Amino acid sequence: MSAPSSPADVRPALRVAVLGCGVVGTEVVRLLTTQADDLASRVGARLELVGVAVRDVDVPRDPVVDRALLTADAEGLVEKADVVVELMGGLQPAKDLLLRAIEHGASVVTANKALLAQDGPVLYAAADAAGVDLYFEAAVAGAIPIVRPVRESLAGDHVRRVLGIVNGTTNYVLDRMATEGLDLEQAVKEAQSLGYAEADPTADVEGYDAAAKAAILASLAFHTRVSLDDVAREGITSVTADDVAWAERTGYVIKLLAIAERGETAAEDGSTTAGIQVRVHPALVPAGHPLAGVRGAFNAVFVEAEAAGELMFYGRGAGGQPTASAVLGDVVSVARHRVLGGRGPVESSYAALPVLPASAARTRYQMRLEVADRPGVLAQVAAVLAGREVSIESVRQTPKGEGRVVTDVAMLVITTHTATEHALRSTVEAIEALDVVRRVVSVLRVEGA
Ligand SMILES: NC(=O)c1ccc[n+]([C@@H]2O[C@H](COP(=O)([O-])OP(=O)(O)OC[C@H]3O[C@@H](n4cnc5c(N)ncnc54)[C@H](O)[C@@H]3O)[C@@H](O)[C@H]2O)c1
Ligand SMILES: N[C@@H](CCO)C(=O)O
Ligand code: NA
Repeated sequence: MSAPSSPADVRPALRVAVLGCGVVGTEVVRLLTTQADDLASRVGARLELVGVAVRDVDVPRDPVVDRALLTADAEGLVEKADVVVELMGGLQPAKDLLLRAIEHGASVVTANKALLAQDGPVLYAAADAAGVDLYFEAAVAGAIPIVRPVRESLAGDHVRRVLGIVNGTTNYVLDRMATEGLDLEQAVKEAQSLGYAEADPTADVEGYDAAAKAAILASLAFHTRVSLDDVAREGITSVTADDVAWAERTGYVIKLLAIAERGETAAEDGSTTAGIQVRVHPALVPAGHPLAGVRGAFNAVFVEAEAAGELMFYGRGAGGQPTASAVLGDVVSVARHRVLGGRGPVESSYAALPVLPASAARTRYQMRLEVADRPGVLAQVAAVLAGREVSIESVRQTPKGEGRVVTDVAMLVITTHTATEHALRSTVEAIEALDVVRRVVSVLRVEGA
């Protein structure tokens, strides 16, 4: 009789259940199957895939998925696993299945940011009560290690700001609009066919997906419960081909950014409240800024912390294989804990900072106005800005039909210094009311300068 060659051969195998066999689920099954020996050595026990929950067992699938493992009984499956990996997405039945898994003593791994941003505290509490792990690296920025760095590596520091591109679909769409002149709909279709988009891509284009990720990152960075409803959110549906072209002409690139930062609001009596601000919106980023160079479905996240200074995380933010990499990293971590004892981090929300209103955010702005092309117009517009203490950084004026027919209408592009959203809104209203202004074509924030 030969001696066992490694501890993985003598320890009982850990039973792994996968819920959902779509873009990510299929790639997770592939890695669990093809990397089985390496994973066993890294964990110290074999990972035995005991079932894959699907809606319909008869649908044709990638041959890497053993048909004998398919089941439509997700509830039954979670009861017989040590590790449950949820990749079906959506709020329900994902939430109840994860809670059931936890109740039965399983550690859980999920890529479901929508669920975490809505019901994270419920899942954390259940996992804590059961003494199991809740891991979710794939839920934010796909393959990029960002949850673990913020949750663990920076746990000794004081994070000031997290800023980045966290939605691959919208970055892909904006990139294709800028480089190929595609319209939004065409570019979204491409993102869907490449496996980047959510089951309903509205979640991507309307900014809900990025907002959920911003909420998760803000919760971890600021030790405060932040839910999707706390995030000021704007998607990319109002970004036009014209905006994209003007951005390029003025030295910028349009990106959908997620920003979570410390800030304060001042009350009328002069007292201030410290808190955090979390927002997702399209913004102009200077063409030379590292975020401007983030192409296709790639993501990038900057973290500014007091002692660490600036950190940058970059990589593939969407797609089956990259996301599966992050999922497997979590599976190995939670499986190791089951072999060696111990647990990963629990919820940290002790700071309980207030979430400040969006109107308190301070940024620079670029506004594009169609104005009458005659003397004195700029002076009138400038007076409105000055009256509201919004200071001008630069002005550019071009005939509207630049390169084509010259009309009596000019385009005025004004970039401001930092102003509050509140001051900006009142400025735009006053500018719109000027006789010489035909229309305010667009107002975009400028970030990263
Ligand atoms: N695709 C990506 O790039 C990516 C990246 C990071 C995170 N995620 C997240 O990963 C999860 C899965 O995403 P995806 O892109 O693989 O989606 P998908 O739509 O390709 O796959 C989900 C699968 O789950 C199945 N499913 C849904 N409800 C089910 C149920 N009740 N029982 C059994 N099966 C069910 C669906 O039929 C589908 O096959 C989502 O939470 C998503 O937000 C996806
Ligand atoms: N739909 C998401 C998947 C990654 O979470 C995106 O495009 O970024
Ligand atoms: Na990640």
